[in-house]
Amino acid sequence: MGLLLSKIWSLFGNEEHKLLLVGLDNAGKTTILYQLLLGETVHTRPTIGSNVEEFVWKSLRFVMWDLGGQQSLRSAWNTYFTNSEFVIMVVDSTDRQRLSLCRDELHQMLKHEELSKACLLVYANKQDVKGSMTAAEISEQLELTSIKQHPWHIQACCGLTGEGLHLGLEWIASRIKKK
Ligand SMILES: Nc1nc2c(ncn2[C@@H]2O[C@H](COP(=O)(O)OP(=O)(O)OP(=O)(O)O)[C@@H](O)[C@H]2O)c(=O)[nH]1
Ligand SMILES: [Mg+2]
Repeated sequence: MGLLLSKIWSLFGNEEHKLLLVGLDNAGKTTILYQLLLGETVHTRPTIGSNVEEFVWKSLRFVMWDLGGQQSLRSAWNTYFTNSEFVIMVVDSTDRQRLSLCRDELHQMLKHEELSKACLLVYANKQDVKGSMTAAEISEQLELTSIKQHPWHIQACCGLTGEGLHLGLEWIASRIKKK
């Protein structure tokens, strides 16, 4: 019945799009999730497990999963991959030391069979902090140009104010329209 209903929804162009928010701990994933959902900054704690929220944006229905980024939790990310259309990697643009770790986690993850059709959006978060890395710098360090199997885009943003977040969603919407 659930499958039938989702098929009917998709006929009306109303299907749900599954988005996965990943990234190292402290990157700002939960802040971004609730900024998108509520339009305000919430006080967060490190996520143990995941948060999931549904929201409609420009007639698109999104289900956004926010996964805990601590090292011990990253091995469980793959249990969320099924049917994910978009991977959103959130990067703390102030965290130069862990950018190579971020790159390794990203490339490792994209090898996964269940993500073979997923698109990648990178949020270069915390742009409000003076001296933070630019999106171009992060793109280079993450070796995004070497990613050929997945359409990707990088967007500078600030989870605290919401600046740039909707531009990222615009890119997601443009990819959905191309399908
Ligand atoms: N300056 C600044 N701080 C931010 C921004 N986004 C998030 N933060 C802060 O970064 C810290 C971590 O944010 P969270 O959203 O909890 O990070 P997370 O990625 O969900 O972390 P885990 O759940 O442990 O994986 C919090 O203190 C946020 O207020 C931003 O754009 N600018
Ligand atoms: Mg979190």
